Amino acid sequence: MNDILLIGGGGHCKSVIDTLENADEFNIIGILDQPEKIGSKVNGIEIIGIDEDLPSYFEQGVQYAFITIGSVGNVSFRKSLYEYAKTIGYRFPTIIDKSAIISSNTELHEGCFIGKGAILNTNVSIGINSIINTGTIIEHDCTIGEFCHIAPGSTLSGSVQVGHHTHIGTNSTIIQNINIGHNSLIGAGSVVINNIENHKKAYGNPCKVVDSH
Ligand SMILES: CC(=O)SCCNC(=O)CCNC(=O)[C@H](O)C(C)(C)COP(=O)(O)OP(=O)(O)OC[C@H]1O[C@@H](n2cnc3c(N)ncnc32)[C@H](O)[C@@H]1OP(=O)(O)O
Repeated sequence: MNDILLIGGGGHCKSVIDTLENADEFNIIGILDQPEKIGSKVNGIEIIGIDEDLPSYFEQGVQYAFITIGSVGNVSFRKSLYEYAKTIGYRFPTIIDKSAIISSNTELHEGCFIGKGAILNTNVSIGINSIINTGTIIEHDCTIGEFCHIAPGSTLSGSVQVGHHTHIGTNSTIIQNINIGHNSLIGAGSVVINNIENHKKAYGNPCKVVDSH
């Protein structure tokens, strides 16, 4: 088994640990977080250092890392940590919970997390470092950009396009052929029936743009 380092010890980290521990693919050597948290544990896994320790663990032979910080609408921290770790040379696996159902011709890019019970139908593409959270349904021919978070229980109907860095709130429903832009935030429980442009905050049923984001 390859060693892996987790970056960020919050709630999302617990989900990733649970999935990894049920998979027997990686040996989690520890978590990096804030200095004051060193020595404490997340789901039994110790916080062993801070982000600045990434080069030293790489020199010690750890090749794999995973960003375990969640996000609701602001991915800049997740993204900067990913880019920093990539510069050092870390590799980012795709982590898929064993309960997820994924079509064989789905394209998953590095660093994605596919949570419990998610269903990804045929011809789906998920960009790097995106989170497809618990119980989400991504229907045929959908494309999800980089660093997105499709929050638990959402349903994306056929041929939906989601731009980079966009958050789809918990339990949202998006009808077929909708385009949602980059850096947008869709509130929880939204029913999206019209395209949403880049950099918009939108929510409700029907989902309406309420602000820039
Ligand atoms: C495993 C996990 O936990 S992953 C985490 C997943 N979490 C999510 O997806 C949460 C997504 N976040 C939301 O839906 C939030 O409510 C946000 C981001 C839309 C809030 O946006 P804000 O602009 O900060 O809204 P704020 O809380 O100030 O509320 C403003 C108004 O919008 C309403 N509102 C807020 N969110 C929603 C929503 N999702 N749907 C409908 N109305 C909403 C509020 O009721 C309020 O109405 P009022 O002015 O009549 O009182």
